Amino acid sequence: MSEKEMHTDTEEDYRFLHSMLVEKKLHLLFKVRNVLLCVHDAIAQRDFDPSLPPAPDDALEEEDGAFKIVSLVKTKEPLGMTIRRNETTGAVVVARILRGGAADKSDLIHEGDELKEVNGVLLKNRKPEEILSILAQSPDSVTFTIIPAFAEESTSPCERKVQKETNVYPDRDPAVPCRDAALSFKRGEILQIVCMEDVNWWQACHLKDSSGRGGLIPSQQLQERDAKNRQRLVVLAGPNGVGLNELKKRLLLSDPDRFGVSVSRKSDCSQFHVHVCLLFIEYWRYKDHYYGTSLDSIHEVIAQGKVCLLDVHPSVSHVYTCGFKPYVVFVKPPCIEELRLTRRRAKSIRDKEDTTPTHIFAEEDFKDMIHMAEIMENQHGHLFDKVIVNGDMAVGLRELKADIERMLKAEVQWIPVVFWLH
Ligand SMILES: Nc1ncnc2c1ncn2[C@@H]1O[C@H](COP(=O)(O)OP(=O)(O)OP(=O)(O)O)[C@@H](O)[C@H]1O
Repeated sequence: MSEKEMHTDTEEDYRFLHSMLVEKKLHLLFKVRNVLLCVHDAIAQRDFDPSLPPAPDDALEEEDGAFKIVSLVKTKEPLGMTIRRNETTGAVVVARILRGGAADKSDLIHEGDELKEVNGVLLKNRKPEEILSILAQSPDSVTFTIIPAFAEESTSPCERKVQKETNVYPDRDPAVPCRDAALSFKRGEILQIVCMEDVNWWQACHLKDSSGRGGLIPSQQLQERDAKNRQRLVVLAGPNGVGLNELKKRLLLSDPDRFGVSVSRKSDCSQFHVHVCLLFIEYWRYKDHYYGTSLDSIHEVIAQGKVCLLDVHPSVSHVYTCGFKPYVVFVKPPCIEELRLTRRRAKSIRDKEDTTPTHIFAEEDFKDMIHMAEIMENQHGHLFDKVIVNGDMAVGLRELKADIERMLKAEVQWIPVVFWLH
């Protein structure tokens, strides 16, 4: 490039720069930029974290020893801890921290910590419901005054993936420490166990749940203990006329040493109402009398080492409320064509007092039976451990027997998911 050319280029550059610098638009741009920078600085100096209340300085007396104040901002997320009250001292203590919950994520509250105050309210001797209402009333944040438990080395969470052969509903278990903290799951669903520190209640989360929040599930040990109760009461449920009695009778005859049935009792209305909920697993009224299956009669059968068979029409849920954990088999009618074929000679007993079978099934009865079965499945399907179709009686009975055998033999255990272990 020649010297002249260079000179010309420089002049052109100069003219270009000059015209740009005197251009009004550029000045405007600079002004806008300055405004933006000012706004940025103003925002940067402000604190957008949710403001937490100042720590109370008269919170605790010195005699309470070391304490700490923890404020957690309330979100839609559950707090994720359960509490219990020491019946001797009245102290309210953190019973467990649910993995992945707000308390766990904060890493400021730990199992065994004593909760002295919530939002300045002393908790000693308060009932859990009162504490829950204090927590619910606190607006944006909850401030705990805590006496920390003796700090233990935190162990890394034991993580296993497991699945279960039957549906499990810990929230219906009367022994669960906190119903809201329980985790229900269905047969075959894979769970990740995140904490096995408690002997009775482990913590697990659904594998597909990305929140990683743990819930309570019964431990292997608890399951085994429950199983002893559970295996001894088999409930056959189904719509009227489907064949529950027939199946029960045939099971009993097939192995009287193994199976037993509870005896129904009859009593008049006045006596019956007194203890109906406490003493009877189910009852029905006919004319002026009540009939029911007493809990005692079930215990008697179980005490003989037998499996107690019980049939219920059409509701099932009540059998869960009386301390038993029954194995529930839903007996379903086959399709209407098969009902017509198989029930040609069948008669049903409609009169509980007159047990002579008199009524031959009509078309309407079949339709009612199928309709009622659908309703039952919709309402109580989640409670059924097994569903069998009672079309051909021999086939239905065989299936039922095999299933009860399998259930009795089944070792109650969590099944580790193989791919996880490798
Ligand atoms: N699979 C079947 N094939 C043919 N007949 C059947 C079958 N299952 C049941 N039955 C007959 O149907 C009638 C009604 O059965 P069962 O009494 O056992 O019904 P249930 O479910 O106990 O209802 P309910 O309490 O109303 O009597 C009986 O005569 C029984 O023998």
